[in-house]
Amino acid sequence: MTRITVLGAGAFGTALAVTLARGGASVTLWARNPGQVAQMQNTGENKARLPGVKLPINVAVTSEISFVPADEPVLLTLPMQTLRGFLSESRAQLDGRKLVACCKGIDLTTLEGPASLIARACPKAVPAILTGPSFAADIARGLPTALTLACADDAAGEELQRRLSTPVLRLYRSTDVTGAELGGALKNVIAIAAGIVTGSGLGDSARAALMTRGYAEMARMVTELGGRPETLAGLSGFGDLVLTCTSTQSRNFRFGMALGRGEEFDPSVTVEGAATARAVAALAGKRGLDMPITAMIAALLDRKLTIAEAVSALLSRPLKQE
Ligand SMILES: NC(=O)C1=CN([C@@H]2O[C@H](COP(=O)(O)OP(=O)(O)OC[C@H]3O[C@@H](n4cnc5c(N)ncnc54)[C@H](O)[C@@H]3O)[C@@H](O)[C@H]2O)C=CC1
Ligand SMILES: O=C(CO)COP(=O)(O)O
Repeated sequence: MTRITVLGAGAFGTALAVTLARGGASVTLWARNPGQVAQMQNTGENKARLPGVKLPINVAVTSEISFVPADEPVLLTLPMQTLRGFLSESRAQLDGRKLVACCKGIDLTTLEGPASLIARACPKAVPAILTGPSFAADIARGLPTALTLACADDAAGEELQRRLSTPVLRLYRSTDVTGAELGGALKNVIAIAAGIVTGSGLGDSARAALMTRGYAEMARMVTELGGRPETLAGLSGFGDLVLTCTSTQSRNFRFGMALGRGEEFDPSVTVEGAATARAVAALAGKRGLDMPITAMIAALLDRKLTIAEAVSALLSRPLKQE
């Protein structure tokens, strides 16, 4: 039987633990907060992040990362901006393992994605990325989902693909870790922008234009960093961009809608695209890349311009070839 460790008991970690356990794996789900662990053990449910979903009996919840089996998959389901600190604290338990990052974003301090953070903190680990269009609530309901599993070592990737696929969770394999992780990170920024367009009442046509031009600037960054454009055309890029820019289930999209309407947004909700917009704008600046939508979102979040000014700046750029 496959034994899977899931580190991070937010909505996504809990949903993956549930679906993998339903698929027959023995799952250990770790949360840092002993109070949350006790609540989950007592109620058989993660009431804080995934209410209404029962944890199967083959999910063991713990606040101790003691023994992590060497050959079994370890999923990292923490928010992106906490990953670097977590890896450095836990390297003794994690080095040498198959570490599958499920978080979407770019680290604000190092301007790196999850695979590079893993490689630096745990040099003997096999880094992999699990990403693509998937809301935790959909996965937890057992709805069909298809994701990308990217690992530079294709043999290790194939084994991970086999162990992490279930009858309703279909994984496609790739060796393009850079392309896969960038798709998941960059689409969140464009989803905030799409939410702003919707919340400000700019219309569906404007949103489609924004998604398309957003995709063009995502492709520029992927190519610059050595990822493959065809990866971006798959689940991890195009697939997740479409999902996140068109569904109010997306927190990034809802955050953008609130901005567009001039409403407050609950600061305790995880919105990965906000930090990632700033990180990507900094990276694009360093590399001399033209990423106007990302730059506008970063400037808006830092209150350097208004939505009206951002729209006007985007529309008044020099006319160019598509
Ligand atoms: N929720 C979803 O539908 C999906 C989420 N993801 C990605 O999964 C990652 C996690 O997101 P969610 O589970 O939705 O977040 P969440 O907001 O539901 O939960 C985050 C969890 O991380 C915990 N946490 C925060 N800082 C921590 C630290 N330093 N150490 C340990 N635990 C810490 C929190 O206590 C909380 O339980 C994000 O990168 C997100 O983009 C990916 C696909 C779908
Ligand atoms: O990444 C996701 C869907 O694939 C989840 O999107 P949000 O983080 O915007 O809710």
